[in-house]
Amino acid sequence: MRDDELFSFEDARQRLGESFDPLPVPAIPPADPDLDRVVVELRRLRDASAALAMSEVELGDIADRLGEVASLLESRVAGPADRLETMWKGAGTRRSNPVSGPENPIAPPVDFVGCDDGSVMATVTLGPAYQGPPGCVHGGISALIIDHMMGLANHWGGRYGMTAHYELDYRSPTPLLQPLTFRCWVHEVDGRKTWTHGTIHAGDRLCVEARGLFLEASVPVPGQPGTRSTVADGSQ
Ligand SMILES: CCCCC/C=C\C/C=C\C/C=C\C/C=C\CCCC(=O)SCCNC(=O)CCNC(=O)[C@H](O)C(C)(C)COP(=O)(O)OP(=O)(O)OC[C@H]1O[C@@H](n2cnc3c(N)ncnc32)[C@H](O)[C@@H]1OP(=O)(O)O
Repeated sequence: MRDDELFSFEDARQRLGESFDPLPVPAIPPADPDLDRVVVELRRLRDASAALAMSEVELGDIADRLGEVASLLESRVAGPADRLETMWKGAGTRRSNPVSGPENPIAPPVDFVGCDDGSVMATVTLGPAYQGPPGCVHGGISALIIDHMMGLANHWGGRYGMTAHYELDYRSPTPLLQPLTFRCWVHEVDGRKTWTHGTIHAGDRLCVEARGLFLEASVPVPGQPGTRSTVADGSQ
C-alpha cells in the first residue's frame, strides 16, 4: 500500500471527477414479498432492544413473547449449514449480506448507488446499536461497511477479488444519528490486484479514509461440488 495516498474530500472529488450522477442498479426481488417485511420488523426490534436498558418495559413478558416467535421460526427454517447451500442459489450475496442485504437483520441496511464516474456511494444514518465511543460509530462497523463497499466498487468498476489487505485511518469521530456519506472507488489495477479507496464523511468533515488491496480469487460454493465463486458474481 502506498503511503502517499492520503487524501482529503477535495482530492477524492478531483480524482473521481465532478459527476456523481447515480445509475440504477437492478434490484433482485424477494422470493416472497413478506420476507423483506419480516426483516424490517426484526430491525425495528433490534433498534428497540438497543434501548431496553433503563426503559419501563416489562421485560419478562417481552422475553416470553419473543421466545415464542423464535421457537416458531427455528422449527420451520433450515439449519445454518443447509442455509449456506441455498444462499448461493439465486440472489447470492446481494440479498443476504450483512451490510445491505434486505434479508439480513444485522444489515443497517446501507443502500448503495453506483455513480457514472465509477464510484459507489451510500448515505446512511446509524443508531445506538452500532455505537463504539460515546455517540460515535464503532470503528469495526465503519470497517465492515467500507470493506463491503470497496467490493461493490470493484464490481462496479469491472473488477472482482477477495480482500487481501485493507487499512483505515480514523481521522475524526464518526457520529451516530447523523447522515454519513460513504464513497468507494477503484484506484489502481495491476493483473490480479485491485487497489480500492474509500471515505466516510459527516457533512464536509472527513471521518475515515480507507485503502484496500483485492486479489482475484475464488472459493468453493457450499453444496455445489466442483463449483467455485468469485464472490463478486453475486447472483447466479
Ligand atoms: C453499487 C452497485 C454495485 C453493483 C452491485 C451488483 C452486484 C454485486 C454483486 C456482488 C457483490 C460484490 C461484492 C461483495 C462485497 C464484498 C465481499 C466481501 C469481501 C470479503 O469479506 S473477502 C473475505 C476476507 N478475505 C479473505 O478471506 C481472503 C483470504 N486470503 C486468501 O484467500 C488469499 O490470501 C488470497 C486469495 C487473498 C491471495 O492468495 P493467493 O495465493 O492467490 O495470492 P499470493 O499469495 O500468490 O499473492 C499474489 C500477490 O499478491 C500479494 N499479496 C497477497 N496477499 C497480500 C497481502 N495481504 N498484502 C499485500 N500483498 C499481498 C503477493 O505478495 C503477491 O504479489 P506479487 O505477485 O507482486 O508477488
